[in-house]
Amino acid sequence: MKALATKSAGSDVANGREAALFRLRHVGKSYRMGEIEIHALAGVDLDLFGREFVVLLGASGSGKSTLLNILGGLDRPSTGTVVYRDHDLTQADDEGLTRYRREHVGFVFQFYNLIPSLTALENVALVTEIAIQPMDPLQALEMVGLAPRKNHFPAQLSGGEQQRVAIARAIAKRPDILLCDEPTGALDYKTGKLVLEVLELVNRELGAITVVITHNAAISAMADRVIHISSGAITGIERNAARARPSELSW
Ligand SMILES: Nc1ncnc2c1ncn2[C@@H]1O[C@H](COP(=O)(O)OP(=O)(O)OP(=O)(O)O)[C@@H](O)[C@H]1O
Repeated sequence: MKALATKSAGSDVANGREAALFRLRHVGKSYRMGEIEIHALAGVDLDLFGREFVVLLGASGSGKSTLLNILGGLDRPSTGTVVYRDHDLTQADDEGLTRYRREHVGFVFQFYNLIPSLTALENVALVTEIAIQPMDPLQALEMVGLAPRKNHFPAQLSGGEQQRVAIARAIAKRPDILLCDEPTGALDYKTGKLVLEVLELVNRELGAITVVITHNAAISAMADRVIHISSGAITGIERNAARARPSELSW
């Protein structure tokens, strides 16, 4: 992270509370399409704290993926700042952002994006080869309950199993933040719940901030905090008194 600009974190430990790991201030993202300017995000202020499980809830087109992509260093905001620890990601050059993603961010998408010609273990190992303090790839597969399938290719695994390999791949680098964009969107009810159980387990055991985008309001019950987003703005943040277990959810 050496190439990233640094910023003082001194003012952020408010009233003895834990300092936020991520601080987003006035984050906006606009796209120009000919004459029209689309405001995907408009003035988002958000802090994310270590170990928390956050559900990002909003209608289609509300800006959820845009926010996730900015948090993950896949995209840059048009305005505002994103500070990770004491690094201002908005000041980072491309190389700095690549290193940030590689070393600190795990991504899980709706479609698993596994490499078809590699086994489950090889898909995970691909990431651990370039990480700083990775897990043993087999340990990552064990966490998601798929060690017995380590030599299977993606085509030999069900959708839910492929998603669990994708989660193993995302966590094997021991990320500070795990960003999940509709991770159960392509799965049936039972398999989707199993994947949520795996996400809950890795959040609890590894402590990575876990952000899950969903359209499914029932999933909010398993979060520490639920962030509602509408038309590119945060319209409300709720804190659950207790996290529901994924097995208790129904939709
Ligand atoms: N690359 C882009 N170019 C132009 N407009 C974009 C681009 N990416 C996103 N948008 C627009 O920004 C807005 C927010 O999109 P975003 O994908 O963040 O929403 P979302 O809440 O994730 O939606 P969904 O749930 O359908 O995935 C939408 O109006 C979308 O069309």
